[in-house]
Amino acid sequence: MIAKKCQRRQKSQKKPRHLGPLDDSWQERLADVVTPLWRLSYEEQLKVKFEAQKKILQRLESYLQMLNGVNPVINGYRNKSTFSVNRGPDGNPKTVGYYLGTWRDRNMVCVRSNHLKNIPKKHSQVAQYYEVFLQQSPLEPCLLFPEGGYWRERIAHTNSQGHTMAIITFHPQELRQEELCVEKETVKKFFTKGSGAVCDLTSLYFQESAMTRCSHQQSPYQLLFGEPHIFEDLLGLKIHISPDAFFQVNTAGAEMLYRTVGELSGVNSNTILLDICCVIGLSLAQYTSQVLGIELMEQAVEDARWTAAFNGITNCEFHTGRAEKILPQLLKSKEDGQLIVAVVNPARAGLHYQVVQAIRNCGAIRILVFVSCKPHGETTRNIIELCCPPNSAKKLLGERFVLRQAVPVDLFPHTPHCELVLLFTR
Ligand SMILES: C[S@@+](CC[C@H](N)C(=O)[O-])C[C@H]1O[C@@H](n2cnc3c(N)ncnc32)[C@H](O)[C@@H]1O
Repeated sequence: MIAKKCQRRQKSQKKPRHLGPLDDSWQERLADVVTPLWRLSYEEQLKVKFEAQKKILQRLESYLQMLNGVNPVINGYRNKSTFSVNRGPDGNPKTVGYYLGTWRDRNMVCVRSNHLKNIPKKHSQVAQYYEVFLQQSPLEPCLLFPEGGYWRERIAHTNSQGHTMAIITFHPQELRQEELCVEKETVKKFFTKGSGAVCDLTSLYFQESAMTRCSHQQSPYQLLFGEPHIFEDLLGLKIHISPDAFFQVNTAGAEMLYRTVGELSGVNSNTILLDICCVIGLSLAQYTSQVLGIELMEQAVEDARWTAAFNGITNCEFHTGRAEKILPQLLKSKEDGQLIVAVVNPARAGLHYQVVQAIRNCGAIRILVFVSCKPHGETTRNIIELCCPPNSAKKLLGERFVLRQAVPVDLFPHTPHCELVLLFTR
């Protein structure tokens, strides 16, 4: 195929100067057989080879997926959806859905999202009944903070058994405690005894929030009814999930991601696994001597402790707080020659500079697996700092890392997003 492509191009190109008038056709034919890419620049040759290898690997991948019975969940895969409340295309201010447009351009509308391929039916149902509830409520929704209003976004979180935790965010404005209690009671009644009962919620939380987003510490999640947590099955573990904690939005995809991390990290019974920011480490605990987890959110650490205890995992030590504060001290206390494998999966803002410094300057870390949902921006800066030559001005003293492998894992079908797993060694 490549040879044919090149021959087609050859015909439209001039003959090279070194071929004489008599022997050129034989020489050209020979060149086409032995070195079919000879007319292309080397850059073009690499492109041709890259595309050919890509096709081969894609075909191979689908054969291997069939062999291993891998069947990615492509539709309705989200285990968590956040629905906003605002004016719909018809002007109705009590529309529940996703935003289109921007505040800056003043063309923001809220569009019902039940047709979106990545949202499960259960979440659409929860959104639909929240809208029914809002239509009945005498209180206005909070469309713009300075303009008042009360009802705000709605979060639905489901596990693979269909258990559903819902969270309603509410702007309390000037309401008194008694008035707030009435609202909480009304929404609880609607979802337990009213028409919303059809959603069959496992739990309903209510959060008073006068800011764009509040953590549990800033404004506690109040359980109106049901189980305080939901559980997810992941790689044979039962994972405890609190309303405030991060969990990958695609559970089957998360299994694929953590398996990839495990394979690349090469953890074994002689290594310590340093898990900066915590679920990945729990899934690899059985293969390693110890897991050291650092996570900012208290609730996420409580979840991790619960998950470890419930699953009989005893080799995990969790630290709550900012990795940039905890890591330097923690690594100093572990400089006893045991190999440390570091796994980081930071938020979009990337790793704090002090975290990069601490990893770079800890000689015991020979392997680093970096998971990123946004490999451009801050992550690129992190990678440059991990891989640049030693620089005393920047206090990057340890040996540099080398990027060995990059594996994209698609957790977000129908969107351009992807998780990228990068393996560094030194
Ligand atoms: C993308 S999530 C990854 C969570 C987990 N590693 C996983 O893959 O499921 C990023 C996590 O980093 C935590 N985090 C954000 N900033 C942090 C910091 N400065 N120190 C420690 N953890 C942080 C967040 O609370 C969040 O749980």
